[in-house]
Amino acid sequence: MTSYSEATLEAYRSLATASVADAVEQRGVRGYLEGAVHQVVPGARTLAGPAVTVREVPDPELEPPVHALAAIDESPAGSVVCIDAGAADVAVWGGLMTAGAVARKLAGCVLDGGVRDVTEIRRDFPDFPVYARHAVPATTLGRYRTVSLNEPVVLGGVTVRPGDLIVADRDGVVRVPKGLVAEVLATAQDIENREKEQTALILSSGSLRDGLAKYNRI
Ligand SMILES: O=C([O-])CC(=O)C(=O)O
Ligand SMILES: [Mg+2]
Repeated sequence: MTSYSEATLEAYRSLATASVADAVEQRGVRGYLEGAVHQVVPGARTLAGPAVTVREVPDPELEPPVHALAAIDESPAGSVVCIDAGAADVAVWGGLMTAGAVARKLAGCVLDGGVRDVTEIRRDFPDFPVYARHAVPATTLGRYRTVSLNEPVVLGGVTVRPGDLIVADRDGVVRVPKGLVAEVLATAQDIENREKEQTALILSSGSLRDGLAKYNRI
């Protein structure tokens, strides 16, 4: 299973997802997930960690979400559980799963589907970040079942492979392909350094256009 150095993860946590998304796109690849996959529980800080991936499909059979349970109990600390349920209007995550993820020291979850028990999660596990398409009280049982663990999935329109780096904050979620993690970090840091300079130029010149002129772009 892919892991990243704490220095790399810490550097990503200090960046805005906007910078990371732009840096991924400079490699000709889309990084950002659809905005509908948004922050439901903020967690302690920006989420950054390697993806473990689960897929769920509609199925009326009553079966526990075995691949999701395995993802929680068997993934290394710091993993981000990513569940592709095809935008399902059911809760593929809830309070008990959060307790399991916290017990296993996982970093957070990203769900292309719903989450429930949001009040309990915010109350009992406020440091655990949850990103989801929506909140909904409906159980998956008898409606969806899990079909794969650590196979490529699609989340918010973006293919996520196991080990890809997931970065998420209030703006949303970005996937950094695992082969691009070092170079995207360097580019995103350059973007933020440039933006700090632009901000200073805007304030000192008293003009947005004058502040942007040096780099001729937002
Ligand atoms: O039922 C589920 O799959 C999710 C849930 O409510 C929990 O984890 O507490
Ligand atoms: Mg529950």
